[in-house]
Amino acid sequence: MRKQVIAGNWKMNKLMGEATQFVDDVKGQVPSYDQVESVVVAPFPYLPTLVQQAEGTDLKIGAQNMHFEESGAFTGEVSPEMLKDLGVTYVVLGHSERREMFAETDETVNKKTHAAFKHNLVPIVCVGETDEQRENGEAESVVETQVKAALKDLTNEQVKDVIIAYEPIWAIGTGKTATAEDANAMCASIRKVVNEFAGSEPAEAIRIQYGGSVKPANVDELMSQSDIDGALVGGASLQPDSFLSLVEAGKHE
Ligand SMILES: O=C(CO)COP(=O)(O)O
Repeated sequence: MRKQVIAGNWKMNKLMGEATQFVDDVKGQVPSYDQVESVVVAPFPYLPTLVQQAEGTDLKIGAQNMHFEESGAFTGEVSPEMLKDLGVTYVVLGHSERREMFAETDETVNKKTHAAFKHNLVPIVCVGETDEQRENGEAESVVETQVKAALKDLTNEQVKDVIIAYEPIWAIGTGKTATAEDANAMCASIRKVVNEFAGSEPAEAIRIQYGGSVKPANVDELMSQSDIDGALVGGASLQPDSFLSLVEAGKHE
């Protein structure tokens, strides 16, 4: 049985005091890590402090992006080694906002996924189609291309440890959630792609999250679907109470 991963992607929100207050409020209350992986994905400047605050608790800390090189002349970038050195556990890669606004490509996402494994970071790789692509009946093929590109040249053992976040772009921050059935169908289709690509063992093991307007009111139904193994949540992860009810829902199977 796959353990669910509930990750709150704060995006570019909160000041330092609000971030530390949040972690203080939730760190003792999240379910045990054996039941569900609870992750706060915070802006870079807060990572060292939040990692220290969460140390020894069931709450893990993730980053929202990184570069694929280890060091060098890449002004403004943060390396995988730096994240690992801070004690960061997860890293979100290829979020649609980075693909749209910051020139992230399938190729850089693949390089970053390899770099994550090299430094023992758990990659959360985001994929998802636009409204227009869905209307044109291209959603599955677009997502298939993104998944195959992201996983290119990974070993089957590594594929098992990837987390894929299926986030239809039209559902992000819009209040429009995919129906639980549609979200599950795409997650099942992603699992099929992984099966063809890497075989049945990795396909059974890989965790596939849904993201896009997940909130306490819809999380139970989404998390009870057979092929959805967690959630990547933006807006509804910003308040402690809401975050805690989301991670509680991850305990369901
Ligand atoms: O992009 C998302 C998480 O990465 C989803 O954001 P919302 O939950 O705010 O729709």
